[in-house]
Amino acid sequence: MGDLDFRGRQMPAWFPDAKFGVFVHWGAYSVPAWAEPTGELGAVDPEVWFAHNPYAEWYWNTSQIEGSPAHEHHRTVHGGLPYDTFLDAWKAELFDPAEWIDVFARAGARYVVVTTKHHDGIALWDAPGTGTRNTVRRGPHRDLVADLAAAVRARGLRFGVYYSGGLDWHAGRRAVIRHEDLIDECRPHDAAYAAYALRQVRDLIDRYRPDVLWNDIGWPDAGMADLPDLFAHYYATVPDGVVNDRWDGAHADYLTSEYQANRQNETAAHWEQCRGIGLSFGYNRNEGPEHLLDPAGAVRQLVDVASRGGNLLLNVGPKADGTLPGEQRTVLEGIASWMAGHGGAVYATRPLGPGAAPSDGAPWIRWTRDDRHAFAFLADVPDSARDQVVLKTRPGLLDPATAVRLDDLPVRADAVPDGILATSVALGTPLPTVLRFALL
Ligand SMILES: C[C@@H]1N[C@H](CNC(=O)Cc2c[nH]c3ccccc23)[C@@H](O)[C@H](O)[C@@H]1O
Repeated sequence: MGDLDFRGRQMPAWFPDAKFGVFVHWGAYSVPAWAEPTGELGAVDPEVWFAHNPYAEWYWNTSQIEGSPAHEHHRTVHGGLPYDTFLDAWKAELFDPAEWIDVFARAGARYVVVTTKHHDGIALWDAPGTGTRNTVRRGPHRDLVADLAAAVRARGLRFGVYYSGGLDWHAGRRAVIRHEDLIDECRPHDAAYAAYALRQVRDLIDRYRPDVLWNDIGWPDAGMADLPDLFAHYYATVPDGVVNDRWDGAHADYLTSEYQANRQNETAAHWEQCRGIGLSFGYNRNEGPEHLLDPAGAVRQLVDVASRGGNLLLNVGPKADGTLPGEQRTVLEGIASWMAGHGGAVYATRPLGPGAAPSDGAPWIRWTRDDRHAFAFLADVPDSARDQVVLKTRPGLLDPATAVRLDDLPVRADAVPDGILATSVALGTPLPTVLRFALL
């Protein structure tokens, strides 16, 4: 029994310093790769959500809802075949983990969290109790968790595991039709499932020593008493590991939000927002450019989250063949080129706090700080402003005379009654321009 008073533990600095992680949702659901791009979680009527679920990784559930387009799709395109047919059809024949992680690392991700068992119950390693229902014995015939852990660590990034503790459709419950089903009706809460899930998470800890333990949906009622020991074992095995908040309240090193859901969690001392590059976590062949963040949108999402003290966990949904969808890769390459010149204003920074006002309008403005500088991020300055922006700051916060643009273009900054008037070229781009000031 390890040290049980982990509740007061100090947050390891690597996590808040990291700011940016890449989430990977890859599974049998990546074979059909089919969902309706309905909208963002939190912006879609919950009554509509489950039958028109934009999460392609929910294919098993959505395709069982009579009358749903996914049900029709599964009948007409896949002949209503059993879901596990997709596991055997999943070959990952072009999978090159080092190539993925090179793209993620260049984009500036400092950690990578991968699905090890999603709601469909199929494990991406030879998980105890899964028999042949895993990617070592069927489909890819590879330990994908081990392959990804090795590639992530070879690039010096931190490796995290996603585990669906609260939902396992193989544990024999009916499809989730409405949100309240997620509380009890459709979740396995029995002792047998609790022992099964506990054994698998312990196996993940012992074999892969993950830096992040990212559970989802919650934990079975019959297994709640197991969690203090599990967390103590985790921290004894990975002393600077971090645990998320989706364990039905048992413990959390940090809180999470997802698209527009659980945004109230973004006021915590430590938090992480997760979302896809598009509207889904699993690859959805029905998503077009209109459903995806563009590079500037992804960069501004990251800067907004970092400016408020959080991390962004941005998801990539690989194809069943193991390639990254081109349109998602393009967004990551766009983030990479911006982060190459501006990452220093994001990593290991903290919110600048009161005295410097962000702005959501035009111009779009966000602030971060390190121990000696304030960083102003400016985007979408309207033409009418002729490349001038008033940065509302309280007197004495920073020194206008020290203004520098991180891309080395010239900038003038003069103190004006309500802050600083910054004058420079090309401030109107959607990708943020970054000005650095010495803090007084
Ligand atoms: C990272 C994503 N997590 C999803 C589960 N999300 C949640 O339970 C988050 C959540 C918070 N409030 C909600 C209200 C309705 C539905 C989900 C949520 C999963 O269902 C997705 O498939 C994916 O793995």
